[in-house]
Amino acid sequence: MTTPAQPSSNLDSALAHLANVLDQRRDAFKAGQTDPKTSYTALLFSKGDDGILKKIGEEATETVMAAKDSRHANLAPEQQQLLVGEVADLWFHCLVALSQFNLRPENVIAELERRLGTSGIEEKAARKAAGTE
Ligand SMILES: N=c1c2ncn([C@@H]3O[C@H](COP(=O)(O)OP(=O)(O)OP(=O)(O)O)[C@@H](O)[C@H]3O)c2ncn1[C@@H]1O[C@H](COP(=O)(O)O)[C@@H](O)[C@H]1O
Repeated sequence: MTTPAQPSSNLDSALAHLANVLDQRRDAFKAGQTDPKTSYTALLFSKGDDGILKKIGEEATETVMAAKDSRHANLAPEQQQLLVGEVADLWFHCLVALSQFNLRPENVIAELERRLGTSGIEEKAARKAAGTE
């Protein structure tokens, strides 16, 4: 990337702001007040669960391919920027899915915060011991 990303102090609020827009689009679509011809998110909501979830699969695959391209290009700035764009598409479609299922990014952030300090190795071992794996 040409300019290194700075640590963001407003990551939560950026995600919350976008989620508010998506929830508004979802509700307006349900009320017949948003046209899928003029709103991409309304178009996604019009496709329902399957259409939204299919896009997550596509964007995840595109992210993997962009990451591989970036590695092959020795993390060249233009490839890094393409990877960032794909991850943004993936995050955006995940946020649409959260809205579709009446969830919020705050739920995901709370779960990540709950996990802070717990090693994934330790957590997996605990699940095995409890027989829940
Ligand atoms: N952040 C985004 C955002 N990120 C990605 N996208 C769209 O997601 C799509 C990405 O899918 P693809 O790469 O597959 O693009 P595509 O080729 O057009 O799609 P396919 O034909 O392959 O299905 C593109 O159409 C992008 O424009 C987004 N669309 C909207 N937003 C946000 O959502 C808000 C509301 O959007 P509208 O509802 O469209 O007004 C906007 O103001 C933005 O803040």
